[in-house]
Amino acid sequence: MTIAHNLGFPRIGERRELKKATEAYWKGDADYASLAATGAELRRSNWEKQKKAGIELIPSNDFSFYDQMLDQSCLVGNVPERFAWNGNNATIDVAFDMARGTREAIACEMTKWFDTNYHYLVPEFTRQTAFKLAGRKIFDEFEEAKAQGIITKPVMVGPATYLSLGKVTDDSGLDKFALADQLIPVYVEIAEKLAAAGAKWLQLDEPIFALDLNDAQREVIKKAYDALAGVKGIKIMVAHYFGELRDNIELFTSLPVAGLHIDAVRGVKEVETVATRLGGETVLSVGVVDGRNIWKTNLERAIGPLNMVRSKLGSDRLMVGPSCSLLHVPVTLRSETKLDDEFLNWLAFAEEKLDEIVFLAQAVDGNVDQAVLSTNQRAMVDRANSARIHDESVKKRVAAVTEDDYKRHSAYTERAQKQRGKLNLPAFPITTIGSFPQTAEVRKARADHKRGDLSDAGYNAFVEQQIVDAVKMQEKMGFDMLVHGEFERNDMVEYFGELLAGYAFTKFGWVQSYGSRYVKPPIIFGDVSRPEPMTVRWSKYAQSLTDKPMKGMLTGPVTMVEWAFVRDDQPRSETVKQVALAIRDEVVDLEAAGLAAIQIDEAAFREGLPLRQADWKAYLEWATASFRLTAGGVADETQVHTHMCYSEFNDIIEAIADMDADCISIETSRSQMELLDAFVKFNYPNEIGPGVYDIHSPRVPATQEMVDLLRKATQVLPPERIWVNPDCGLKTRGWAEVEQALIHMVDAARELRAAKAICVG
Ligand SMILES: Nc1nc2c(c(=O)[nH]1)N[C@@H](CNc1ccc(C(=O)N[C@@H](CCC(=O)N[C@@H](CCC(=O)N[C@@H](CCC(=O)O)C(=O)O)C(=O)O)C(=O)O)cc1)CN2
Ligand code: MET
Ligand SMILES: [Zn+2]
Repeated sequence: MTIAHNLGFPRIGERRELKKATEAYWKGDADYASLAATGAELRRSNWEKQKKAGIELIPSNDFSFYDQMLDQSCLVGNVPERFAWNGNNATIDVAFDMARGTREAIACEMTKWFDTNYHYLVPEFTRQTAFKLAGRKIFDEFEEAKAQGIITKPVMVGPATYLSLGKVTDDSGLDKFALADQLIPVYVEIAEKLAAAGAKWLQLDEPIFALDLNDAQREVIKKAYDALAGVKGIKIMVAHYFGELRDNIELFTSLPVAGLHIDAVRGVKEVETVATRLGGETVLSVGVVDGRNIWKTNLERAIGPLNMVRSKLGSDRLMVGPSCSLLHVPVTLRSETKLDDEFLNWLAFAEEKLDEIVFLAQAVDGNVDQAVLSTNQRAMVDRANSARIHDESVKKRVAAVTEDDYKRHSAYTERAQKQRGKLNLPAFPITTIGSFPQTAEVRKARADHKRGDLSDAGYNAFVEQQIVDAVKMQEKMGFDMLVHGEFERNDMVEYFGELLAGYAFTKFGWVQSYGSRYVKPPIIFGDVSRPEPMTVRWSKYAQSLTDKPMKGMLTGPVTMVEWAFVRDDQPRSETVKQVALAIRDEVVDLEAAGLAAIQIDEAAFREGLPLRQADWKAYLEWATASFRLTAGGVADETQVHTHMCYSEFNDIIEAIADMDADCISIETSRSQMELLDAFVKFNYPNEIGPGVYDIHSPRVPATQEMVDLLRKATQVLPPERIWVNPDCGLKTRGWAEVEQALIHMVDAARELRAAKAICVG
């Protein structure tokens, strides 16, 4: 019998119960018992949903109060020294300290999980690192499910992925892969304990199979699974997802384990090769239901590869699953009462995907539910032919784009001169990245407005008052280029998604981004255009309040697409081009409304980079082109900014230069300006605002720290091209810290100006 299998289920709850519980616990409004009870209820309900749907192999330990990588660090006792852990049981409080930092210890770094908008906490390794079994969560949750009558399949991040995604934080020159010899025995111990507890399967996630692997990584993989395969009484499944296996296919299929999972959405071409290569008794879990998108599976098409695998391996060696954990899609469509039936009929969230998996597992064994199949076929046809998807005027406009549309009139040096004349900025101009704190008051006003308890006029007046206050504050502090504060936006992507044609938005379609921070990715279902201006009224109003230049604030095309659920019926590059034209309209309108500077955020530019180097060039070409298309419609005098808030520019620095923004602000404070290396090495030609204030922490940096950072920057970059700004927007922070930190930032800029004046004088 083919098994209906799942890799992971969203942990946040249908109504963001997890967010509410964790934030209440952090604030001290709820005790541990209450937090634990919410966690237990979420797990119970998730297991029950899966069982009811007919999933036969149900995961456990896919739940987390914060992040699964962080949980893994706790499980193997890898808690950095600065957290003063007692060395016994790494509890949830230890995990929260690592995630959020304490008064004494800065938080662990957070970074993107492969090419998703999910962030994990980066494991830290030093000469002192010693692993040991230190967590109980995976065992407790297994017992919990058992008490509920379900023998689950515990899931954890595999040892090779764990080591690969961590980083060495001391200067010992340690080879992190050499830690495998210490780490693998802990994994073996965990597997043995789970076997003793009665677990039949253990899933180890190794998405690094989607990357270019080096020899050290291959060695770790071999060693780890040789050891783990030897554990008696439990079957090991290695799960690969997020891409094709390519040159890793041989290593993957030769692992001596009982089961393998493959991503049969992104890796559909490889299913046959994998199945052909599998020897002996190995079970293959075929992930045909897309865990990264929200479209209904084309069931008829999905049966094809399943039948093929069945014919090769037999149904006893076949499982059907999602391509990856369902963590990356919203929980359920049942709550989406606002969406119309036609559109609803195209979608499947996590719960609905469970039904698809079960249908397919039965279908491949010959039990085809004809009614389900024909409803599904009709949905596919309806969507493909829907008038809502196709907009001839958009298609025509895209086809008519010319080479010139991708270009500013003049080169940067000429533009810079004109902009200097117009903007008249001092040395080391001071600005921010866009958003100011999204206070409870701001969120409440928006919620009241949405609910209809606050009129349009009332809401607009409220937002205007926020802008007035923000402008006054920036003027008082001495900023040189102001922002309006983004108070009207729920999110930098969702806000635009609500205003663009071709995008739809959900009411409860939340997906975890990191910890208790979630996003509601809009859904791009059709050709995209901009029916009317989206930000002009707010930016124009803000500019009317001050003589200082106001920076218009937009989200760029790559980020608009990367952080949305995107249509799967045309290439991503085509969708991005449509979005670029829509945002270009807004850029042009902002200029016409008197905005002398416009920032186009491309926060997801790096994350959109394909996982395999061989695919980079093609991506970087269309991604940079889309930015130039967005920005290409304005005069030389209009200053175009962009912003990217992550590290690792080395790989893409030339592409960033190709974007030809007049100024780019980047995240650099945590890495002590290390990131600038790339800009220096490549001789980045335009202006740069290296972030001097780490906005991811509530900590207020001292003036001197920021002076030091700026001095570092002046040592490697021409001072006349340096801006002073924070790492990113300030929406997640509170006003008290922000005001303090910004005062320090302005003082720091002034100190540098004074030093420069002395030099020049
Ligand atoms: N899309 C996206 N991805 C991103 C980022 C980003 O800014 N956007 N930044 C990076 C880091 N990731 C982040 C992800 C989320 C948040 C964030 O702040 N999320 C908010 C939700 C933002 C939002 O949509 N807010 C809505 C809904 C707010 C809300 O919860 N309202 C209350 C009602 C409030 C009341 O009645 O008083 C409710 O519905 O219960 C709004 O402001 O309108 C959160 O989880 O708290 C920050 C950073 C990378 N990826
Ligand atoms: C995640 S990048 C954020 C950029 C946006 N303009 C902001 O300041 O919030
Ligand atoms: Zn940012």
